Amino acid sequence: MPSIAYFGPRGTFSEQAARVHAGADDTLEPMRTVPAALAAVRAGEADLACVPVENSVEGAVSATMDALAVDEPLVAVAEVVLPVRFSVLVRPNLTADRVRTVASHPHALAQVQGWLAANLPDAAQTAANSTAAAAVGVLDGSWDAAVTAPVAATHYPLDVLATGIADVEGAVTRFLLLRHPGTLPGPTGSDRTSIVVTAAAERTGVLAELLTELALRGINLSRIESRPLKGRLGQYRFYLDFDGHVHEQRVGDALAALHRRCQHVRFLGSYPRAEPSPTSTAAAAGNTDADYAAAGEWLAAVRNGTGG
Ligand SMILES: O=C(O)C(=O)C[C@]1(C(=O)O)C=C[C@@H](O)C=C1
Repeated sequence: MPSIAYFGPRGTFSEQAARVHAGADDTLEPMRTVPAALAAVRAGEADLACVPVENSVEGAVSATMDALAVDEPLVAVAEVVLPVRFSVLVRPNLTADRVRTVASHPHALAQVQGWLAANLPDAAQTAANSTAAAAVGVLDGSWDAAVTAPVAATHYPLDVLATGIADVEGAVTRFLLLRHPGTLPGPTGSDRTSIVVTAAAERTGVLAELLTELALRGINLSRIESRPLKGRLGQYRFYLDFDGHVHEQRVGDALAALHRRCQHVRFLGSYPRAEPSPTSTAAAAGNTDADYAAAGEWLAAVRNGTGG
């Protein structure tokens, strides 16, 4: 009966994502922040953490990116992609013309700027810890309105001023489910591998070198992000997501090459993609596991003098 710590409180999109993954017997624990959800797994208080990693409108969730790169490593075992449309919740009987303040997670506010400009143009906007934390803030009188996941209306006694809001039709957020490193989920033929690397900032062309290691092996890069190392300008971590599973020869070979070229590589998991890759994920001729095995046998024969 695993427990899943999610970015809470109750009623966030992260909770919805956790429920997509959870079995009937799993227990769900809301945590106040993304680092707190990851810390619960590191401390052995939860088996899995469910946290947002990127949104199709606003991009990376930097709190998640930063927290995944430090402390004890965790690995993703699954991803969930959720469509995001929002509700606006207000204190009971509050009409739109009396809403002076509206709060939400910065990602959520960014996705409804058009709607707010048209419908609550005079409301001051405030960043809350999460969409559901904004609903709690409305309940305790901190704000008049909250931009939330629709499900938050079932958790908190607030009125729904509007629902189904999204400036960008089809917007989605991707969530990761992470746990302690252990047996990895097996390859499915449609997997994603995630890593964080730091490379020598003073070496010209180092990023191109790293990406070439993937391209040469026919590995499709699906995402690249950078986050500052924080101490001084010009030093970054790079987050790479690419198609394939570490158990595939070409992916293992590319990871080993990155390890040779980088100061540090952190493996963040190989897990099934929630949506199919836009490119073919099958290894082309020259990069299949069989090609790697044949090349290894040939090399061994050359080295031991039995072939060539
Ligand atoms: O606050 C929540 O409900 C979350 O799960 C976080 C989060 C995010 O970080 O992107 C998730 C989806 C929405 O795009 C807005 C907020």
